[in-house]
Amino acid sequence: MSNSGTAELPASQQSTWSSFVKGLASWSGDLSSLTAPSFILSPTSLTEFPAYWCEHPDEFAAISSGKTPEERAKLVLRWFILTLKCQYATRNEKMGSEKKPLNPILGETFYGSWPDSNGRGKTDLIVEQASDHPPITAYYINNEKAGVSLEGHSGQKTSFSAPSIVVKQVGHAIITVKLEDGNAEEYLITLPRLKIDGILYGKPYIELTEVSYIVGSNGTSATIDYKGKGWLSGKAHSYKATLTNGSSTISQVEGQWTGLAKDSKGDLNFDAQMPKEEVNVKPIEEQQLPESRLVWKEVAEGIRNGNYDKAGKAKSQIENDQRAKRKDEAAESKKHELKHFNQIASDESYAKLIKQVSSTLPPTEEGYKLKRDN
Ligand SMILES: CC(C)CCC[C@@H](C)[C@H]1CC[C@H]2[C@@H]3CC=C4C[C@@H](O)CC[C@]4(C)[C@H]3CC[C@]12C
Repeated sequence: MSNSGTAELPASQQSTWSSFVKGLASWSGDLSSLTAPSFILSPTSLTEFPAYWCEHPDEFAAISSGKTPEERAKLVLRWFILTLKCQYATRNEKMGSEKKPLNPILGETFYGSWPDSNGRGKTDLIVEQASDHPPITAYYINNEKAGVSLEGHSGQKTSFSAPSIVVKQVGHAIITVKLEDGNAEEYLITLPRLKIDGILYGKPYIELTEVSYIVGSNGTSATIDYKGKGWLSGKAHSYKATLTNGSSTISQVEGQWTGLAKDSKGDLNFDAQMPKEEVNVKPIEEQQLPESRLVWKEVAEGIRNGNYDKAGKAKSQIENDQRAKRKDEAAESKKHELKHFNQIASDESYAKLIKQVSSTLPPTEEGYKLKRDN
């Protein structure tokens, strides 16, 4: 590739980026093991990413206010679509492009919360890196007062298919909604496939492709069809979502997950540009290892200040420590114990719910099954 493709980058970065892109074409396997140019590194670890599920805590809490299964399914769909911009467009807004996050160490934790305002209840977030090879991040978000919680885990399988990086998400999330009558509803959320576009230009950004599902134990299911530069509009980040209750269509929402959503029946109209609330995290001074921001403090400082030498040294130190730990554990035939989650043999909620959509789709490939410690 010639440097002309990288015109959006400063001259000093163009040739570095070009050789990185050339390398991508011949690389196969885990993206985390790929050495990326320092200017594309993010100071944030992947253990912080589950917070994106709840940057609209009002919407999350509101799910339990729905009076009927259909109303609640609509609220879940609305909340889910609003999470997409947070999950997949935040880094571009903050840092100008998608960046390569820090690869969490085994057992790394991230804790956060959103305050109780307007009586919605406090929302708590617990994240733990459940595996490092392959990288799997487990999370639990709970609003006790509203009776709404989300539990899930997330991993990625990546490949390069010129000119994009293709990211298949492994894992799923399940929302549990406590109902007034004492029963509970569950909604299985499958994760969309990602394409990282803009690589050639040095301005990576995420586009979503194919479909994802939200399957309710109450018989509702939503199919979200991601079209990239979509149908009529030709606008990026387009999708169309169809919600049914098994026999008939309840809602059909169309729009851009970064902007307006329009429902043909008129009751699911909203704007993903609405203000969001970032997670509250206690100051680093009060954190203890292996809390994420403390683990990565030096590395993040190096990246933020452009001191890549400092960042690189600090990162190597962490990686060496990790290797030594794993070696010691192996020597003592001990396995690393997770703090908040357990590996389980079968995930019954997942197995039951995925069947409702699996006649058209093979169950999501699951390498890992986790359950929160009670
Ligand atoms: C930018 C280029 C050069 C490097 C690519 C880095 C890769 C590893 C990054 C870029 C975008 C990232 C994804 C961005 C958003 C999410 C949503 C979150 O809920 C789970 C992690 C996940 C799915 C990230 C996984 C890692 C990811 C795929």
